[in-house]
Amino acid sequence: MNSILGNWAEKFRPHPDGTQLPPHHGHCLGCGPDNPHGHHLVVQRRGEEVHAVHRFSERHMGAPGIAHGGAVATVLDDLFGFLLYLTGTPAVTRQLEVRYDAPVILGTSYELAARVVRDDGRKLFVEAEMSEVGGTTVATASALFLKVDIAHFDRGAPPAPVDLD
Ligand SMILES: CCCCCCCCCCCC(=O)SCCNC(=O)CCNC(=O)[C@H](O)C(C)(C)COP(=O)(O)OP(=O)(O)OC[C@H]1O[C@@H](n2cnc3c(N)ncnc32)[C@H](O)[C@@H]1OP(=O)(O)O
Repeated sequence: MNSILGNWAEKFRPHPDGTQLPPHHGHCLGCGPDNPHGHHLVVQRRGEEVHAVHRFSERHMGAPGIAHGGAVATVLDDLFGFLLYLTGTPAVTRQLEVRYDAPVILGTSYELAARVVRDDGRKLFVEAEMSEVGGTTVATASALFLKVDIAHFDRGAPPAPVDLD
């Protein structure tokens, strides 16, 4: 098993309500603390939802001062990946749809929440939104995740040291 996956079984143990959930792995683009280009998303379980507060930086710029739509999609997709700790099964994104309701401003904090809306065999239907703190929704997302065996992730090489400018 690729060492980057670490102790994956431990990650899929039940996580109590209110606790911070573990990153998928250290180099994950969404949540890995060791990825210098990543979003470093920090996610908590709240009941049957996962929540985060996130701020995009200059590294994620699309239009001047505004987050790139792909960066917003990355964060929403990765947030969905934390629901897997609640369902207890590894899964991957099969389809992702994002609705951009308003510009996401760099340096501004946004609240994110995601939940499973239907768990149907291998299929997990999920939805999320990103909102100004205590205010207007700026993006919503829905996705289909398909449950996979952990061996699905055991294909790529572990990260080698690279020159990341
Ligand atoms: C330690 C940490 C680790 C865990 C780490 C977790 C990290 C999470 C990070 C965030 C998420 C990601 O970035 S994930 C990375 C991005 N995603 C990927 O790389 C996935 C690439 N795609 C694939 O590998 C494959 O397509 C799979 C595994 C997703 C599916 O392949 P498959 O197993 O052959 O399944 P397939 O036959 O296509 O579909 C299965 C069933 O779903 C239905 N289905 C398929 N598409 C749709 C659709 N759009 N809408 C409705 N239904 C659909 C099919 O009809 C079928 O239904 P029926 O006939 O059975 O009824």
